[in-house]
Amino acid sequence: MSIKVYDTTLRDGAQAFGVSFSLEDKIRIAEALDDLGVHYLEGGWPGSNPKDIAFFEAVKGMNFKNLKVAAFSSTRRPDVKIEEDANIQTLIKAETPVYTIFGKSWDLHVEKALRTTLEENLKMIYDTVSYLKRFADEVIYDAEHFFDGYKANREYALKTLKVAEEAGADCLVLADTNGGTLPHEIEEIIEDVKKHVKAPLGIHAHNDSDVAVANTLVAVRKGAVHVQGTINGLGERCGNANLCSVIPNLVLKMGLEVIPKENLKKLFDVAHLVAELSGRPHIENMPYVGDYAFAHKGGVHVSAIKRDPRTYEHIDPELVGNRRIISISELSGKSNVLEKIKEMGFEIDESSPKVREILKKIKELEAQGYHFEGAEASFELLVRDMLGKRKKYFEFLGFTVMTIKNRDEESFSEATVKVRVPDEVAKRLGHDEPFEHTAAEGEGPVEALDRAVRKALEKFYPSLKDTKLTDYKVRILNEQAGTKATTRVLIESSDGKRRWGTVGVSPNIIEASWTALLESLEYKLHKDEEEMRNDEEN
Ligand SMILES: CC(=O)SCCNC(=O)CCNC(=O)[C@H](O)C(C)(C)COP(=O)(O)OP(=O)(O)OC[C@H]1O[C@@H](n2cnc3c(N)ncnc32)[C@H](O)[C@@H]1OP(=O)(O)O
Ligand SMILES: CC(=O)C(=O)O
Repeated sequence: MSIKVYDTTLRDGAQAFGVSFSLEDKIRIAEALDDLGVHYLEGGWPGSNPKDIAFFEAVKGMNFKNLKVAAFSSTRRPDVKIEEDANIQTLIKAETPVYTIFGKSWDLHVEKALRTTLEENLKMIYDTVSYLKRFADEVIYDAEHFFDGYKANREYALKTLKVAEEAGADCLVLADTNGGTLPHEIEEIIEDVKKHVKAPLGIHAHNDSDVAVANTLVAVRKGAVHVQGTINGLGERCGNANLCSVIPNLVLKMGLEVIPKENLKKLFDVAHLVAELSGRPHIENMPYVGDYAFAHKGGVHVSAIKRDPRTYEHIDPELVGNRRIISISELSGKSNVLEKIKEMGFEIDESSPKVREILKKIKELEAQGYHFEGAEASFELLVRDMLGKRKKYFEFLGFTVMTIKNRDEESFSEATVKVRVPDEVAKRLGHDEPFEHTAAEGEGPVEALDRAVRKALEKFYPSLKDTKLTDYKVRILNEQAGTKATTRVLIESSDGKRRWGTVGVSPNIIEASWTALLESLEYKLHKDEEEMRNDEEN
């Protein structure tokens, strides 16, 4: 059985709180969805705003490989001739091959929201679908609140579908608009609907009861051949059915013909693109496409995964373009350590006592407040240390830092730093002394220290100029100790090519930050040398 995917990220997804796609964003998302193999793209509601009109203008000249563009609207207004309905006339100007119309199924909505009669609503549905059939290849009818309408007045809800079918709708999409329906109700209601209409059925589920994906899948099991949803489940209130789950479930679990199986590999990137453009952080534990959807932390899990990934993975992450992550923490076993050492490119015998020693050290440090997830660079330095592979690029001799505040002026900080590098490094660069003693200012003490230490070390290691501190997080670990509490500082750095995290722990926030800063720079120097060696070898 073949299932058509109808994406409404650009219309219903844009109804998510805080989301506003630009025209350029919409076009980029359309291209990505076309590449993914989605069949329909609902680009917006032309009667709503000029940006949506501009989108339909912009895509007129575009040749999509897979998707058909759909423009969305309501049925005509009550007691208005269709030729005089502004919304419908604007819709026609979009000149899309598909029009999607939502109409009322629930008597409550007809009477309270539309403030018209049940009879007039049926005429609105009939007039709109039959009229639009003259202008488009396909007219899709979205039966808004169908399940609530069915529960309130079954006869009437079914009648609205029959009218849309008689008017020529190519697909009748049953919408769980308020997202309050449960999977068993969807099944029972669709079973009944099939006895009354012959047109292909679709499903449009909202996630207010956290079952939008489940509702979509049961609808397909009951015969729906058209599934609507959004990337990352974006949408008003709690969102829509998440196509990043719906699609792989249909393809990989239910074995249905949906999009080509090899295209699933693009799903991870599409999900990240939409997250980026929507300005909403990508949810890390989102099924299939979350960064941590295949992240293994518990030692028992990692041990088993190494023996056979099927033990703790429901699918091969690469099928959806994702990847496996093994983390390091106090919950690790030797398998996590071995796996990470391998990832770092070090050779180690599986039975080496070093593995247990490293594991013990991690557990001790995490008990003191260290946290190596997110600080993989600090973990690598620890491993290097214990394997005798940590190079001493510099030696820290001392620092001072003070914060100055005069009257009403903004405060600022000053730091001085003393470092020493190996003699041969200084000589190679033509410096008489292997020492450097520098000072710098910053808005706060950590910025002043960061600037001062960089200034000191850049003299000997110019590549450090590329390194930037991109994130700085502080966590107080034992608040009850008041101002003596232990502080954990996590720093994220980047050199434009890579990102890495380091951690420092101390009752003194400056010292914790200092440790994390120094490790960040040291890690960068290790990576630069490794890269140079690889380049020479290749
Ligand atoms: C379930 C869904 O997701 S439906 C899509 C919801 N999305 C949106 O609303 C986003 C885009 N909306 C908009 O830009 C605006 O609401 C517009 C342009 C559509 C309408 O704006 P306005 O004319 O100012 O009306 P307003 O938004 O206050 O009220 C909605 C109107 O639509 C009417 N309406 C609602 N559903 C339907 C329908 N299926 N058929 C016809 N009219 C409808 C309401 O009766 C109301 O009209 P009235 O005030 O004349 O009675
Ligand atoms: C059509 C639509 O968006 C809904 O009923 O939720």
